[in-house]
This record gives sequence, structure tokens and C-alpha cells, in this order.
Amino acid sequence: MSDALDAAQIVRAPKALLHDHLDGGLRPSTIIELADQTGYDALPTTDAGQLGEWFAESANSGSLVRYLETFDHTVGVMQTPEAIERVAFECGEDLMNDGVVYAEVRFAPEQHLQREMTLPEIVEASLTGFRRAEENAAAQGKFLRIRGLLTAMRHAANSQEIAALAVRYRDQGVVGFDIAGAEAGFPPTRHLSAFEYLRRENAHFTIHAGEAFGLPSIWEALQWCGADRLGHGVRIIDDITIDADGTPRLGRLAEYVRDRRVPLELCPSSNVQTGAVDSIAVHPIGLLRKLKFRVTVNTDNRLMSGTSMSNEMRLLHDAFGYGWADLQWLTVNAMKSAFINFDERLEIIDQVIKPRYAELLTI
Ligand SMILES: O=c1[nH]cnc2c1ncn2[C@H]1C[C@H](O)[C@@H](CO)O1
Ligand SMILES: [Zn+2]
Repeated sequence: MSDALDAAQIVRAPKALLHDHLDGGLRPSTIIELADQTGYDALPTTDAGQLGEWFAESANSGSLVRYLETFDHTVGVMQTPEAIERVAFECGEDLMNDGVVYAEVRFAPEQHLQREMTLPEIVEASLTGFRRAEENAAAQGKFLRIRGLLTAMRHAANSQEIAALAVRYRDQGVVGFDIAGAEAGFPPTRHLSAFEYLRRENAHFTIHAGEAFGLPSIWEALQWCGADRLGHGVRIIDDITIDADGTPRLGRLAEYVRDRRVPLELCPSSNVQTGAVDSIAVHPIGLLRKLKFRVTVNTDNRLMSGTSMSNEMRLLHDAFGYGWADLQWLTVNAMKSAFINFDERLEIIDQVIKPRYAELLTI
């Protein structure tokens, strides 16, 4: 067990975030203002404190499907370019204030078509917000790089169109593609042609898999679809058994994931809320980290989980005794697994992450 880490220092320590939903991270006060401005009248309350609590409580259902219902309200107020740009800017500002230096933030453009925006307008509004957040960080002498991932909803049939959009905007701030939404009943291979197209385009993608459904979903995501990373992937633990003498034994899929260094975008608090895991204390991240899987730590939905990267790191520190060396390992893992090019990744690792952790490690 390492010594207690100072919460304020965890906030200042550089962090890299690969799995964060734009529509899962709005400030409650912003939801209320946007609802007012855009005439959205279905919010459960217009008190910011109560609204934040409502999201956290409603998302605490133990079911992914019920967890996802809370997004009706965030998506409901993100139906104009101004609203999307504001949410993207504030996302970057909140991440910067939490010590995040690199983030890939995702959302599903197809869910923002309720008021006649076009798909390109939706993507461009998010990218403008991200760019403004980077400029804001630079003006304050802080480092922030923020890129977008475009998500297609797995129950729908828009994945080819969204994949083409991700390729179209690949030089303007979109670095990859994803599928999300209810997992059971909607296997990754439903979207195989979109993934094949992306591979022909040398484009990157991650797939939400192994969260609400187990090993078959992970297997399809990797061996049929060719995912670069796994969104969650936490149920790879189902392919690891522990012998009577305590020795862990990896099945073929778990071994493949570990040996091919497939990045796992683990989201501890979210997993507890959706019932994928019973508690942080028994979260498979403890074992997966010991077995040297390419583990990364993520927020998933900061609003629904009432969390931040610093909070996730602190929870892991409390549960598993992670110290600065562990937090650096997790951060470098995330940076190595990012979808920006190799030179950019190395630059952030060598010039931003390692020097700061070198200072923290001497404390
Ligand atoms: O953890 C998740 N699993 C599956 N789908 C999710 C998760 N978090 C958010 N989503 C969905 C709801 C959002 O509206 C959508 C796009 O960000 O992605
Ligand atoms: Zn997610």
C-alpha cells in the first residue's frame, strides 16, 4: 500500500482520457440553461443541485438499458450548433481543470438531428468547441489536446454513414469511430461493413464490448470487426480463472487481448452503476493491472457517474493502493493507445506526462 496521495495533487497530475461521452458530461447548470433557451420542457427539475443528483441516482440502476435512458435529457438539449459547441467547450474546460492533458471525447451525431441540423454541422460544432477549449487552455498556460470520436448507435442502422463522416473529418479533429448503446441483442458484427470500410481507409475505431454482454461480444469486436481498442472490455475477466493455489489462468481470448496489447478502456464507476461490477473494491482492474493487460482508466459519463478522472484515480488509490507510479503507468498506457499519430503521442508522453510524474515520484 502506497502512502495516501493528496487529492489536489491528483488533480494537478497529468491524465489522459480515451473514453468520455460528450452527452454524458454536461454541467447540470448548462442543461437547465440550454433547456430554457431551446424550449426543451421535459427536465425532471430545474434546480441544478437536484438535477445532478437525479442523473446520478437514475443512472445507478444496475442496468445499462435504464442507465442509457438518462441521456434523453442531455441529447434533448443538444439540438442546435450553439448548444453542441458550448457543451464541447465546457467539456474541454472541465477536463483541463481536472488535469487532463489529452482526451478523446465521443458522441453520436445521429442523435442530434431533431431540429434540422445536418450531420456535418453537428460534427463541426463539436470540433469548434474543442478547438476553443484548447485555445482557452493555451491562454492560461495549460496543455490540453482534445479530439473527437464519432459514435454510431448499435441498435440503429447508420453506422456506414457515421463511419464515412469520421473519415471525412479525420484531418479536422476526429480521430476515430465507435459504436455504443444497448449491447445485449446488438452484436458488433451488425455493423461489420462499417468496420471493414474503416479498415480499408486505414482509420481507427474502438467498440463498446464486454460491458453488459460477455466474451462473445469481445471476440466479435476483435476477431470479426478488428477493433483497435475495447470500450470497457471489463468482462474479459470471464476468461480468466484462478487455480486452487491462486495462480491465474488465461483462456485463449484473454491471452490474445493481453499479448496483443489490446487497450481496455475501463470505466470503474460506470461499471458499478450499470451492474457490470459489484463495487470498485472488486473491480477486475486490480487483477488485470497485475497481469499487465493494457489497462486504461476512464470516466465514461462524468455527469451520470458524478465523477472525474481525478476521482476515478482516487477511487483506485483507495481500493488498490495505487501510487504515483501506478497512475503514471495508467496514463502512459492511455497515451500509447490514443488514436493520434505516434509522434504526437510520444511528444505528450515525453514532454508533458513524464516530467510531471518525475516530480511527483520524488515526493
Ligand atoms: O457505457 C456505455 N455503454 C453503452 N453506451 C453508452 C455508454 N455510455 C454512453 N452510451 C451511449 C449513450 C450516448 O447517448 C451515446 C453516445 O455518446 O452512447
Ligand atoms: Zn461508454
